[in-house]
Amino acid sequence: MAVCTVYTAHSLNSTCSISTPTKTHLGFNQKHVVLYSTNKKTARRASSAVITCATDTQTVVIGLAADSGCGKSTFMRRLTSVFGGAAEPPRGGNPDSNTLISDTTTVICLDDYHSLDRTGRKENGVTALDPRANDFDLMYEQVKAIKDGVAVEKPIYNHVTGLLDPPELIKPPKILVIEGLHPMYDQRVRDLLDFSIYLDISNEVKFAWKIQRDMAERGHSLESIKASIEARKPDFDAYIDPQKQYADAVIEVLPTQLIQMTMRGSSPALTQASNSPMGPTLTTGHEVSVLEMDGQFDRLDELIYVESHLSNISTKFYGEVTQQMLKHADFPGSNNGTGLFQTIVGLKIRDLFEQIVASRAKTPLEATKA
Ligand SMILES: Nc1ncnc2c1ncn2[C@@H]1O[C@H](COP(=O)(O)OP(=O)(O)OP(=O)(O)O)[C@@H](O)[C@H]1O
Ligand SMILES: O=C(CO)[C@H](O)[C@H](O)COP(=O)(O)O
Repeated sequence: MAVCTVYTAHSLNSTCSISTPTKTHLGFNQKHVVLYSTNKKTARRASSAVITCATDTQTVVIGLAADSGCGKSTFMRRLTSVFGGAAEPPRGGNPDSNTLISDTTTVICLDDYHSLDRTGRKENGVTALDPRANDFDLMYEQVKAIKDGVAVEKPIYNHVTGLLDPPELIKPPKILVIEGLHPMYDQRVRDLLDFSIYLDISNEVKFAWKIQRDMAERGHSLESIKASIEARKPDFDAYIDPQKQYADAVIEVLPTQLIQMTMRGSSPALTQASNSPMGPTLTTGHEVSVLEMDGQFDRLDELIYVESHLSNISTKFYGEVTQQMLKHADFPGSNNGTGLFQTIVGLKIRDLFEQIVASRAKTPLEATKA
């Protein structure tokens, strides 16, 4: 079992309070909403994009950062499900595409912006985590174009061959998720994000998850997994981990019996949390509020008891969190806080998306000025 923590940035003015047997209140406010670009060059490109734009407004862009094997795919499946669909690779496209598309969301993997293929990295003695192995200019241009409603031809990094494949067409979705190693590394890309998440998985937990997957599914030896984690560590510490300072939500998983959820944004009510008899406890830090959950759910349907003690979790009906968790009982982390907090963050992203759409609908004239 692992400690799981969720932080939300103080810039969101988050609130979190608990005074069990009353309710835990989880609040996220949107960071910023860009209605339209005032940049004339971009505006021209955007005007030709009206045809390809999947929504009547700008694409909402979500960033999900984590090291390899830290649960990004699992989180993405939960998030897509919250929007009511299942994500699939592009139809008729490259079978090794890393992209996943559903009715509402398109998830692109930032590995596709590797500028050096596997051989190139080896020859240059750099890892994929090193910014020099990635094309941030192209990443920025393409994410910006999609956000402005313009379809792009995005490269594909083929994890099977280790080569860069011919590009694939990405049309602007309602929600674009950019997931991978560096969604918050480059300030230009970071500034395009409407919401960002960092999956902060401790080395011990990462190791356990990777062993189970890479030995069982990918035929790697224990020694090679250990060696790979060790070899990546300096670059992970230098380039990946620092991104959590920019994240609106951080889900932290530590190797103890405790599951923990932390939210940035201080709230006096948090101090009452330690009285909670139901397991979750809250502590406060510097502009950080923390919700912790201990142990695992032996019976998933009993999660409704925990859910009944939470408020403002952006559900559309009573029991929605429990329903989502039951729906995906086979996903990793479904019997502990990792799955629970991923689901709650997914619901918050849906809420944010609906807020953004509603705020744009109120100002249609302004939105078309660009
Ligand atoms: N909450 C969890 N609890 C236990 N195991 C988990 C959890 N989340 C993910 N895992 C395990 O960790 C491994 C990696 O998960 P996943 O494929 O979702 O990560 P990823 O970040 O998308 O990986 P990659 O970038 O390497 O494709 C899988 O074997 C999965 O079963
Ligand atoms: O960190 C990674 C993905 O998040 C990979 O290591 C990186 O993309 C290189 O891929 P491969 O090992 O298949 O060449």
